[in-house]
Amino acid sequence: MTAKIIDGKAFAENLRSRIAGHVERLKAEHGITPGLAVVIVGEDPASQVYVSSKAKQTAEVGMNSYKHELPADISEADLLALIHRLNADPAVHGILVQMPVPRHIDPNKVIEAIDPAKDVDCFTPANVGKVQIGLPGPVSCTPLGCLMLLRDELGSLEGRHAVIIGRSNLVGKPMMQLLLRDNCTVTVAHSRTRNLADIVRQADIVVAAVGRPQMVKGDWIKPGATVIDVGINRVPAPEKGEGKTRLVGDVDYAAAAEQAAAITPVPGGVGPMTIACLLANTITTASLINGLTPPDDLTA
Ligand SMILES: NC(=O)C1=CN([C@@H]2O[C@H](COP(=O)(O)OP(=O)(O)OC[C@H]3O[C@@H](n4cnc5c(N)ncnc54)[C@H](OP(=O)(O)O)[C@@H]3O)[C@@H](O)[C@H]2O)C=CC1
Ligand SMILES: Nc1nc(=O)c2c([nH]1)NC[C@@H]1CN(c3ccc(C(=O)N[C@@H](CCC(=O)O)C(=O)O)cc3)C=[N+]21
Repeated sequence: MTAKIIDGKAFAENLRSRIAGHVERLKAEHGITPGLAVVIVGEDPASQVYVSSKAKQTAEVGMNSYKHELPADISEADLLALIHRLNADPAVHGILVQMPVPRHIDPNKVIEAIDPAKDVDCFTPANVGKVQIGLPGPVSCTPLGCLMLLRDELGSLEGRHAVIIGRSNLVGKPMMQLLLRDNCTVTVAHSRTRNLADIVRQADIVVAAVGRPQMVKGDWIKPGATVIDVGINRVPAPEKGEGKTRLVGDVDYAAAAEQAAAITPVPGGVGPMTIACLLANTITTASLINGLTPPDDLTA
């Protein structure tokens, strides 16, 4: 079997055009222009690229984009003070602080400072809890993007065995909650899991979120499974020239595509969905802040 390639880039474009429609409606019917503030501390080049593409896409869907670039040596107190100003600013409906932050800043303090009503990453305890019990609010961007791709590919997820590899607060754990809500039987594997290959072989759905290049082998994939590769790993690519690199996922894509029914590529799979879901969450928070029901096509 050669797998269908799940085109996350195209799906994200379509999602953004629906988001643009919701922005139009919020402006026309309610006089609200959703605004997203992105805060970046320091000059990590990968983060810079990522933050610029967020800002560009935010503007393209008609939202206001506020970018705060702070020096790497900014004090924790000054960063928290900026977050408090953004919490109080009525033009800002979403606040994202690009992670990781420099070592002298405690990420937990940063997360706790963000008003949950504006927490478009879904990092705050209040929003993590809402996802768990199924209340409306923002949903972790990467897991939401994966869920949208899976529903589009498979229709109902009910009764399917999903194996998630990775248990981070950012990806693995919220993915577990969302798949459970969609009535999957969920297994969460991690670095202490024994017989990982045998567990993955039982999966109808594999979500790989580890951060280890091409760790998931082709012969771990049950024929006909759906594979979602969250990993983004930059590896040397001498074939492109000296010192060049390329992006690969956590799955050995070529071999897995021989087994799977459908698979996401890297790049062009989950990554673009993450950014589109950030914009979707900004519509959700802008709606809830203004006492409106968020559109149900943008959430879990
Ligand atoms: N596409 C996108 O939009 C995004 C992509 N990413 C990418 O996804 C990947 C995962 O990110 P993130 O969740 O933040 O990573 P973390 O490093 O926070 O978590 C990695 C998880 O993988 C587990 N793990 C590590 N080694 C193994 C192993 N040998 N076998 C099984 N499990 C293992 C860890 O287990 P343990 O808990 O036991 O340590 C941990 O739970 C990265 O490549 C990251 O770049 C992340 C966010 C967004
Ligand atoms: N507060 C916070 N929220 C995040 O959501 C967050 C974060 N911090 N820190 C970093 C990680 C990583 N992440 C990515 C999102 C999109 C792509 C993406 O669009 N990738 C493209 C390729 C981009 C390229 O070519 O480099 C793709 O997969 O096609 C990548 C990585 C969000 N993160």
